[in-house]
Amino acid sequence: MEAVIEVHDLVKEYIITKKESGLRGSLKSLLFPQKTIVNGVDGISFSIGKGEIVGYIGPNGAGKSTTIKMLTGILHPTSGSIKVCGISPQADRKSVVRKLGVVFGQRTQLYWDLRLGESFELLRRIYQIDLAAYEETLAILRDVLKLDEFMDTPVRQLSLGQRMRGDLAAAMLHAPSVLFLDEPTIGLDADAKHAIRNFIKEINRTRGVTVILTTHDLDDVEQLCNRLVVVNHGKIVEDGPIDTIIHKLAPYRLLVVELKQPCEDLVHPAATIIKQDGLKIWYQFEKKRISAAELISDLSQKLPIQDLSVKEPDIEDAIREVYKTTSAV
Ligand SMILES: Nc1ncnc2c1ncn2[C@@H]1O[C@H](COP(=O)(O)OP(=O)(O)OP(=O)(O)O)[C@@H](O)[C@H]1O
Repeated sequence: MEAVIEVHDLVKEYIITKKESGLRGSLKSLLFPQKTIVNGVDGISFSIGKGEIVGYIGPNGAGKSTTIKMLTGILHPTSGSIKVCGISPQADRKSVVRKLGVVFGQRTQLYWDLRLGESFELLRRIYQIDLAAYEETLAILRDVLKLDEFMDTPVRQLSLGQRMRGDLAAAMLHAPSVLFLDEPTIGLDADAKHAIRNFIKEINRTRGVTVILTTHDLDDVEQLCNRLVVVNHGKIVEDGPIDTIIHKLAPYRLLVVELKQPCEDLVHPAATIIKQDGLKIWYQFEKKRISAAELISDLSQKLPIQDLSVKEPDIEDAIREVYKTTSAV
């Protein structure tokens, strides 16, 4: 498979000055600064092929943003090498930026005071995108992301889901071959998440866009990624097919059931009751053994159920739990 991203032994050290508290401490820090080194990324190597959708995941402070910033040329590595579409982002950031689309879930590259369509037009001019190519791409994006109903709405008036659809379109206007997505579904409702995930699958299938995604949402990972790269303390701790890694990190789900009245026989052969509080029961089950739908159907045949909910494990907690022993450097 043709490699689109190649990273070899990448290291990023941050040098931070220790600050002491109080006036005396501040003065001491000023006169005799004590520097310490934090390894944001600590010797990472991977290769990503054309058309892969890779989840780049890890707990807070694992080194995800630092890696993405180096891949996009925002940060310079302390050592190691990076090639994006055969180009070094540090040596030729301009060329790399043309190959990349970047979306940060918490930020926007749209212009608050402009209508969405005007924002796109401005980006076209900034990135000097050929008009015919821009119009062709925009027509596809309008259709797939269903942008028409709010193309004339000022960006500041868009809902979070609409804005995210706008941001994804903005990142794709120059037809990049690689898309970096940082928490693309954060804070969105189920419909908006569905629309965004469909879009990612669609551009990957039809345009062969390579996608690198950071997320804490297990559903994003399960529905989108073929491969997971898991980082912790600046190092890669897993790199492989999604099924294997998810099963290792997060094998269990929880079904929380609330009964209308007390019942004798609560047991199910494929689930374990891990907690009970009055009429509320917590069933832990392995997704590989039984699906949530099957478990719900079985239980509702014998129990008077008032309410229920399925709880997905938080992927970052799962990583932290599994790699508790990996020491920070
Ligand atoms: N500008 C900086 N100066 C000093 N240390 C930094 C800086 N940026 C990041 N770090 C440190 O580098 C490590 C990796 O941080 P990074 O932001 O890459 O993690 P992350 O996996 O993206 O975390 P999050 O999920 O919270 O965004 C952390 O220990 C962090 O404190």
